[in-house]
Amino acid sequence: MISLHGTSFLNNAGISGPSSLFSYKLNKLPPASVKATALGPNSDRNISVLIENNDTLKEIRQDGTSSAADVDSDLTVAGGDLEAYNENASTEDQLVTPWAVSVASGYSLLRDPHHNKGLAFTEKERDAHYLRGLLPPTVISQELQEKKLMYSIRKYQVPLQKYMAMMDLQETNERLFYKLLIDNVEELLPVVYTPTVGKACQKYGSIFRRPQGLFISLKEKGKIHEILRNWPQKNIQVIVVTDGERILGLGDLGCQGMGIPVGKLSLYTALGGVRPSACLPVTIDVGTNNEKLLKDEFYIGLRQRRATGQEYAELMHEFMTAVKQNYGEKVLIQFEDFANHNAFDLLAKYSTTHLVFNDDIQGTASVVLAGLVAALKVVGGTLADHRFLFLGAGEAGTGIAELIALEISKQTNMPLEEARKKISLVDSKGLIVNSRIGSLQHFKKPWAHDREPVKKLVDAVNVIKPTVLIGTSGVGRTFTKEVVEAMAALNDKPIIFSLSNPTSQSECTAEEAYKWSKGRAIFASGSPFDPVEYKGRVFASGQANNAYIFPGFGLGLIMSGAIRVHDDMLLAASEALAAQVTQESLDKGLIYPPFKNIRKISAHIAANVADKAYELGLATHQPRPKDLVKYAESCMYSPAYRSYR
Ligand SMILES: NC(=O)C1=CN([C@@H]2O[C@H](COP(=O)(O)OP(=O)(O)OC[C@H]3O[C@@H](n4cnc5c(N)ncnc54)[C@H](OP(=O)(O)O)[C@@H]3O)[C@@H](O)[C@H]2O)C=CC1
Ligand SMILES: CC(=O)C(=O)O
Ligand SMILES: [Mg+2]
Repeated sequence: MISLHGTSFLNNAGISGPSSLFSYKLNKLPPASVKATALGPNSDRNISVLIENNDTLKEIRQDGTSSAADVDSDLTVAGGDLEAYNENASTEDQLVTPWAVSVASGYSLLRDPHHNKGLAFTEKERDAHYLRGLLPPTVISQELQEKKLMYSIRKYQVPLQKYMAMMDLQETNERLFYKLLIDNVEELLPVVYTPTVGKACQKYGSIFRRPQGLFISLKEKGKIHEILRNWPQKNIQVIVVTDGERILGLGDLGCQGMGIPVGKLSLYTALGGVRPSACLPVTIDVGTNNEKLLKDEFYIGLRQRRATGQEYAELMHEFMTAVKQNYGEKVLIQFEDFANHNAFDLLAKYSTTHLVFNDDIQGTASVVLAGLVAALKVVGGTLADHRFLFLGAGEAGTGIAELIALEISKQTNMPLEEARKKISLVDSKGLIVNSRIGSLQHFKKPWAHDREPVKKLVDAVNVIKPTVLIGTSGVGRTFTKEVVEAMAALNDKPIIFSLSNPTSQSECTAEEAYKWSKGRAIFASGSPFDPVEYKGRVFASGQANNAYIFPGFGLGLIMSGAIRVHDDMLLAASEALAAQVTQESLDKGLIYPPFKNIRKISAHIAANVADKAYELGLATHQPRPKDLVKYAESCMYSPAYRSYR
């Protein structure tokens, strides 16, 4: 017997058995907590008592696969072992130790999401691992399991139900979860990612079952190094971290933003092939300024307004330092959905000491540049021949603008400052112009051109006469009929990106873009839209989402052992993605390749990124593999079940 700690304890509290192999569990626990005891094996009853003694865990169980009534009925059978442990209800205010039997087989194996195969355990495995009687007699293949699950997921009408079914699967049978996601990526991406993940974050407090990822709050200040050690996996390669302040275009969702790192890391595995055990989702909880959440009795985060200034910076610094101490120089830290007043500073501060990447600033830039390069094959001209107008001058907007300017400057040898003049941005106060320079945030200043102030987007369109219009405002329906018509009046084939997520925040819908431009727009959006029929023609639009980039980008960094991210790697990723767009796709108006080929696409992105890392002397994995695409493919995680001896 050993005592239950950390995630094993939580897995058990969620009605599951111990989560992992015995040897692994011994490795995970600090030596002092591994104790031998002659007590009886009826550990589940004991766990029930522990649940009763721990409010958080009680809630998990009540919300999870078992009900409060189950907990109570477990308690009514108290006696026997429970008496022996002295842990029954009459002693409930005494401290107890979370004892449980931890074995690699039988009931525990079925409840270990990393090793569970459900009905796919073979006859031999059922004999060897004490599974007889714990499963119905039939043995089925992983393919049949997949078919059955897809059938039941498709029956749900509400996307959030599909999301919850997928999360349940991830928590019970990880390989099957990834098999479904990889094989049905176009269908399930909108379920585990935008737009549904946005809804999930908004409702996280009430749909919360088992905690996923690592929550680091202000309460953990001074202890982050130890807290990272509570995470069961030691060989972490990618961390996606958020502080929940700008979740998609939905604003401050505080601690409930955890859905985003969890979702992004699922894509790291499904789309980029990074092992799930090497991925760590983290939410830094410094409070929330969302009044609704602060008043919500089911809110799961710190019930206080956001810490700022030194208090915020110190917690983040402790986290960044602890990550490097725990996982070394080569762990990739992806910043996700931070508000822009922190995002740019964090990226600048840590880009010289850590392997950091801001997905919203850099990943988005890379994906949009790729889409533009592909669109130019339809529209004609070089990047430098075009004029770009953005609605939204935050992380995504200025990040994209800067990468476009960098690429123009590289292609033409034009100074960067000159290239920037081809790009204009509108924020909530209107066009960014020189006369506003004194009050602009630092990341907007390079975009303050010598122009007259303009308040409305449609007026900016008419003044600037852009060939490309990009929405990164986080505000839905801001590309009005007037705006799209103005773009269509100026251009034979106006290029329009509505990047804001989720769907509710998209600057316009695909239908609006095609209808108002009379079928002439080249359109892509951050969240997916179904194909649209206009005047007897079907228009399919691309999904301009950083999900095309970050999984392959991260894989490229990992496989080359890169120690820093460089802008040229973003250009390399972009180039690889654009190269995957076929003439057949372009003919259909698609400026991105289909997601069903994403693993191949990610391998090409990874190879280009790794190649750049070697070229720049930033790669530590030596010698450089000869064929980087093949190497990337060979590194990718497969969700097929492993055979157990
Ligand atoms: N498709 C993709 O891959 C990605 C999409 N996004 C989406 O982009 C959106 C913005 O993200 P991000 O750049 O990080 O957010 P930021 O908060 O950094 O930037 C938002 C910008 O929009 C401006 N804005 C807000 N309301 C209006 C309005 N009514 N009219 C004009 N401008 C307005 C803000 O102006 P001000 O500065 O004056 O406040 C700010 O400049 C989100 O919806 C996000 O989901 C983000 C990353 C990737
Ligand atoms: C896609 C993404 O990263 C966002 O909307 O924030
Ligand atoms: Mg994001």
